[in-house]
Amino acid sequence: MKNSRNEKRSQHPNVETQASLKWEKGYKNVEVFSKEHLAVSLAYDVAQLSTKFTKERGAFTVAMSGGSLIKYLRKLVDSPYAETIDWSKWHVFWVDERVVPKDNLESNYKLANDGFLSKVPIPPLNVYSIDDSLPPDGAADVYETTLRRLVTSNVIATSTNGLPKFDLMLLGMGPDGHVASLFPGHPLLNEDQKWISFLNDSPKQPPERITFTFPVINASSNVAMVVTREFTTSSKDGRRGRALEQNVPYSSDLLALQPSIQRSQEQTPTSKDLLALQPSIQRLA
Ligand SMILES: O=C1O[C@H](COP(=O)(O)O)[C@@H](O)[C@H](O)[C@H]1O
Repeated sequence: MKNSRNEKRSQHPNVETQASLKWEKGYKNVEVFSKEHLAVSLAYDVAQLSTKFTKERGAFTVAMSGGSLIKYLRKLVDSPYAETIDWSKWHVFWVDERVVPKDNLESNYKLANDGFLSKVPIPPLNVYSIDDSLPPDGAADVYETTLRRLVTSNVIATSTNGLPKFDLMLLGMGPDGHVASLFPGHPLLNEDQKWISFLNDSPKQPPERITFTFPVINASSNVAMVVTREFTTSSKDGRRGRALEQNVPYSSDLLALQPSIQRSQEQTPTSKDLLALQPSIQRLA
C-alpha cells in the first residue's frame, strides 16, 4: 500500500484526480493502519467521496454503523474537512439501529450524534434516524418506506436491480463477525426480499434491532469496512510495532498516508512535519 499510494498522490496532487484513481469501479483493497492513522486515512477517503458524489449527483448518501466506527470519524470534524466538505449535501442513514429511545446510551443515533453529527452542519432533515416510538417490525417498515421515497426522488441512487445504491456504507464488524445487525447463523442472513428487516433476538444486547439486509449492503457504490483489533506482534515488528502500540505514527506509514508530505520514502519526516499534520500528536520522540 505505502509505495503505490504515495507515488500516485505525489504525481497527482489534485484531490479529485486522487478520488477517481482510488475509488474507480471495482476498487478493492485491505489497508492496515494504526488506530490514529486509520482515522486520518478514513477522513481523507470519505472527503474524497463526498466531493465526487456531491459533484456528480448533487448529494452524498452515507449509511453508517454504530459501535467503534464512530470514533474513527473524528478527523472529519477537524480542519481542513470541517470547512471544505459540503455538509449540506450529506444524507445520513443507519445500516442498523437498536430499537431504544434516541437518548439511550445503546442508541446508534446517539453515538453518532454525540461523536460526529452534532459537530458538523448537516441539515437536520437530512439525518434519517428510526422512529423509536415503534416496535422493531414497525420501525423497520417505516425506515424502508423512507428509503423508497428517497429512491423515487433520486436522493438515493438506484442499482440496476432496483435496490437503493448508497454512495458510501461505513461498516464495522463485531468480534463474532457480525456486520450491521446481521449475526453469524441468524436466519436474517438469507433475507433477500426486504431492504430493511428487524430482529427481536440479537445475540448482542439490546435484542431489538432493525438492520439493512445483505442485498442492500451489497448494492452500495462503496463500502468501507472499518475493523479494528489490538496489535499484538510488536516484538516481531520492532520500531513499527512499538509505534503502533503507542498509537503514534511510524514515519513511513505517515508518508504513505499524507499526500502533502513531498519527501521521499527514504527520508524521515521531522517532528515539525508531523506536528503540522497531526494536531492530536503532542510529541514525537
Ligand atoms: O451492535 C453493533 O455492533 C457492531 C460492531 O460494533 P463494534 O463496537 O464491535 O465495532 C456495529 O457495527 C453495529 O452497528 C452495532 O449495532
